[in-house]
Amino acid sequence: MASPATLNLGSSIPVPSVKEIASQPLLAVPHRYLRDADGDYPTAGDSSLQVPVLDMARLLDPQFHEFELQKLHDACKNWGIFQLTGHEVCDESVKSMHRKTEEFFDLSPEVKKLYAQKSGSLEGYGQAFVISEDQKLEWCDMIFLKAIPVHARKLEFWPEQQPHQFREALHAYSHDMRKIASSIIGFIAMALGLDAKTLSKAFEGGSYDVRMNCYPPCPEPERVIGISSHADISGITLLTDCGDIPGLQVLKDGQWVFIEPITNSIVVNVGIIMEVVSNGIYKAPYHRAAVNRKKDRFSIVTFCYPDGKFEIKPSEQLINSESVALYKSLTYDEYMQSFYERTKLSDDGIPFIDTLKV
Ligand SMILES: O=C(O)CCC(=O)C(=O)O
Ligand SMILES: [Fe+2]
Repeated sequence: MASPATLNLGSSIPVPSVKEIASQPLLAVPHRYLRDADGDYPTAGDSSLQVPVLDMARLLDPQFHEFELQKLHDACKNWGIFQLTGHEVCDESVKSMHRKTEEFFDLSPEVKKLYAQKSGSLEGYGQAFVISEDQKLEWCDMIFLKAIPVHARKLEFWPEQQPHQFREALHAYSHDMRKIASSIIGFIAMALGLDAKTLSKAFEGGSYDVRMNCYPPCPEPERVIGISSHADISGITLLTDCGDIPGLQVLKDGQWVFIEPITNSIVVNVGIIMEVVSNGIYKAPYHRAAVNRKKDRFSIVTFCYPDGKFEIKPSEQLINSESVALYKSLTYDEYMQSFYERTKLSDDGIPFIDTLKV
C-alpha cells in the first residue's frame, strides 16, 4: 500500500489569483466569488461569546495542572477550538515565517507561478479543491506544502531564491509546530483519560502539512468568503495569524464567533481524527475565514497528523458497555483516501464525519 507520503491526495483546477484581481480597480466582485445565493457568507458574529484561552505554562505547572486540564477538556468538548498562550515556541521562528509568508504573496505573479499546483497534486501555490469550472470560489490565495516528514517534501513547490531563506524558515517553523502538537496532544490524551505517551509519540512521528493563506482586501467582504465552512480532517490543527486582523470564525451553538488574534498565541482546533479517537466526546468544529475591506490578512495553518501506523478508531479505553464505538476503524491510508475520493465528487451534503460512523 502507498505510504502516506506518496498517496495522490487529489488535485485542483487552476483559478485566477485573488491578489491579482484585488490589485486592480474593482467596480464589482467577479460573479464566481459572490455567495449571496448559497448563504455561505459572513454574517456578523456573536460578540458576547469568546473562544477559550489555555495557558501551556499552567498545564506544565503542577500547581495549576489539574485546573487547566479541566479547562482544556471543557474547551475541546464544548468548542473544539481554543487559543494557546504561554507556549515555548521561539517567537523569532514564528515571526520569521510570518515575514516569509507575506513576502511570498507579495512576489510578482510570474515568480509565484513557478510554484503553482500541478495536475494530480494539491501541493503548491493556488487554491484547494476547485473541481469544476462553475464552482464558487474562495477569496483566498494559498500555498500548501508538506513539511514533515522531510522525505515527503516536494521541493519543486518550495520557494527557493525568493523570498530569501523561505525554506529554512518553514523547516524551523514546522518543527516548532510538531513540538507543540505532540505536547498538546499529550494533554488532550490526559484530559480524555488516555495514555499521553502513546498519543504524543504517534504525533512526534507524524505528518505536518502547512498551508499559508493570503486573504486580500475585498470591496464587498460581506458577499464573499475567504474559506468556506469546513471541519479539518487532521488530528489537530495549529494556526498562527500573521497580524492582528480577525478573520477566523468558528461555529458555536449555531452562531459564528470571531477569534480575535492574541499576540504570540496559537489557535488550536480539534480535527476529525481526534473526534473519532475521542469517540465523539471532542468535536472537530466547523470554521471558516471572513475577509475585510482594508488589508491583506495572512494566516499559517499546520495540519498535524499521527504516524501512518496509527489506527483511526475510537480509543478502546473509551469503549465499554455504556459507551459503544460510534465510528469505524480505518487505517491511516484508508482514512486519507476516503476523504480525498470525496473531494473529487460534487458535494453530496453529507459531512465527512458522518461517513465514518458505524
Ligand atoms: O485562515 C484561517 O483563518 C482559516 C484557515 C483554515 O481553516 C484552513 O486553512 O483550514
Ligand atoms: Fe480549517
